[in-house]
Amino acid sequence: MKVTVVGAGAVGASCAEYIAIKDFASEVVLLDIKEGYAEGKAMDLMQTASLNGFDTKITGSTNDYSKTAGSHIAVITSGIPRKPGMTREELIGINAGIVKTVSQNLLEHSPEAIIIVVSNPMDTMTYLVHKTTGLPKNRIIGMGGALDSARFKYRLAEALEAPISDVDGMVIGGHSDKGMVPLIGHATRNSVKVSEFLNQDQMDYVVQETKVGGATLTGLLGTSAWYAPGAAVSGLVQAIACDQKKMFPCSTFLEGEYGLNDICIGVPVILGKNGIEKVVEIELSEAEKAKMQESAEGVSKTNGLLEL
Ligand SMILES: NC(=O)C1=CN([C@@H]2O[C@H](COP(=O)(O)OP(=O)(O)OC[C@H]3O[C@@H](n4cnc5c(N)ncnc54)[C@H](O)[C@@H]3O)[C@@H](O)[C@H]2O)C=CC1
Ligand SMILES: O=C([O-])CC(=O)C(=O)O
Repeated sequence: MKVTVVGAGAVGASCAEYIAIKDFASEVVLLDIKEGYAEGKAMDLMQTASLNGFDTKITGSTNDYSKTAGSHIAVITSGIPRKPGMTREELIGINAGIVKTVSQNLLEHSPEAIIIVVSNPMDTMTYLVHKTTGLPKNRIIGMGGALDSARFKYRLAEALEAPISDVDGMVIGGHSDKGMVPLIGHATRNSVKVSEFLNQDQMDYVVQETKVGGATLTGLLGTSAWYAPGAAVSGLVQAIACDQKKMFPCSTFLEGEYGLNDICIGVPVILGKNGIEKVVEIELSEAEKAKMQESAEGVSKTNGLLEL
């Protein structure tokens, strides 16, 4: 199983590291436009192999896509991250051009690849790949909800004063500060709804902190986060590579599901060897449906800025 990760920056390198540590892929190719950068990251990561006990071979390439040929899965993390005070949507101007070119280059050498889009604004970049590559929709996956759900569980565990392994929860909707829809009404601690343990103020706090999770970290770090994003991507890659049929919220092209059309937005999907094998339609409350609709309007507005 060969995996390419385009962009050897913070998220790309973290993602390559987690994939290698989980030791399910035979090869990871890191590719970056910056001369020598991907080769350097790959060499540094390979020097952790004997320490961390993995056999995955990691190589680097400076913009030479022939090295990525025959990849089963390709992850796009190339592009600029936001700085404190910015929204993800503000990155569209530079990142759209990068994501379009990178996806075309990838497919030229790996026509069968499943593409995972990470670059922001992620739902719109996923839609861009959908509109410009002509790939079937099961092979284009946007990563956002897996990360947002991990942050939701972190905040839930904090509020519940419980270990994270006790809690479960999911975030759907757009991967944006305003558009995320943390499904607090469905969140549980050992199958018991969290509303049994938390009052409304506590639940509102968890929801709000989850939605601005990326912005909070950007404020602290001066650039956006990478450990949890990298781990979230590695989870999606593993589900596909190992045909796990796991459920994650991912951005996918919708054709009527959740009452939405012509949009890529986060909904629960089943990931297996064919990429997105199923969109799972769960029952939402009227309030959740309204939030999902509002989120979709935000994503569509950003999509409208694309030059397609
Ligand atoms: N969907 C999500 O949940 C998340 C998305 N992101 C997004 O991921 C992207 C990357 O973030 P970081 O890794 O922190 O940024 P970074 O700046 O550390 O790394 C980006 C890398 O992309 C490379 N690059 C730029 N243009 C390229 C091209 N045409 N071909 C190949 N490589 C190219 C740069 O040289 C750089 O090394 C950003 O857009 C960020 O907003 C970040 C975290 C989570
Ligand atoms: O916050 C950002 O800009 C990066 C990102 O998408 C995240 O960490 O959720």
